[in-house]
Amino acid sequence: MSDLQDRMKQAVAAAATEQIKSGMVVGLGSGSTAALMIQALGAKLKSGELSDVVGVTTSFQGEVLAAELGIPLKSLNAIERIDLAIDGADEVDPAFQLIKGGGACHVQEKLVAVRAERFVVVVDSTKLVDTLNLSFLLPVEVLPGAWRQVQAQLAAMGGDAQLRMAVKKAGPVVTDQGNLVLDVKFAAGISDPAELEAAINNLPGVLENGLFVNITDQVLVGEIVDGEPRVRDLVKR
Ligand SMILES: O=C[C@H](O)[C@H](O)[C@H](O)COP(=O)(O)O
Repeated sequence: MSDLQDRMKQAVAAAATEQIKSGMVVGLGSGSTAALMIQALGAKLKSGELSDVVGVTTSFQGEVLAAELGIPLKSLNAIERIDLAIDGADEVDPAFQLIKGGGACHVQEKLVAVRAERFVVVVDSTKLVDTLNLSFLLPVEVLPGAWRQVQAQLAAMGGDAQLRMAVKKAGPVVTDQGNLVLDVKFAAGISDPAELEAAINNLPGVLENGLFVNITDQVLVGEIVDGEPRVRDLVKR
């Protein structure tokens, strides 16, 4: 990550953390931007600026980080509500539709996002796009025994799907749920995210895909203006 991108992420994570109030149940997203938000929350709880906040994590990554910072955690099954969820994204279009799952965490992230009273997305300006999937591949979590079948069915829908391979391990990326990930490219991009989200999730063997449609309430964008980080509250179109 470049220093500039890091500064944009820091700024937007700090701005989102301002929305967390004492007593809230907060969905804690995954990825590098959400991790900065979790760190900022941990610091506020440690200093006493916030109290009685309960976190609901969306990945093994978030669970380990929150535990290290002493943030009290509960599972989805143990809470009555989520007041606010804050998470990063890989692409954001003008209608606030998203691609997520670059870190293979989109299954738990979507569960938490749809449950939250308010879902706030934190991104740096490199994530804003006009059309989804022209530059970032769409992640689809599949049962290990079904990946070739789903790959063929996605091909029939016009998607080029490749099994995501691990970097420091021989073999595929295995998700927190023990499944595999197909990264899919539709040559013309995604023109109807709602239709595609439902069509992919309707394929047997698919657990969830990374399209987040009509879930997002607010997008905070970190950008650099005159050499300084600034946060923009994106206007939905
Ligand atoms: O699976 C990962 C998540 O969807 C992340 O929120 C997403 O990939 C963005 O991550 P980052 O903030 O590191 O770019």
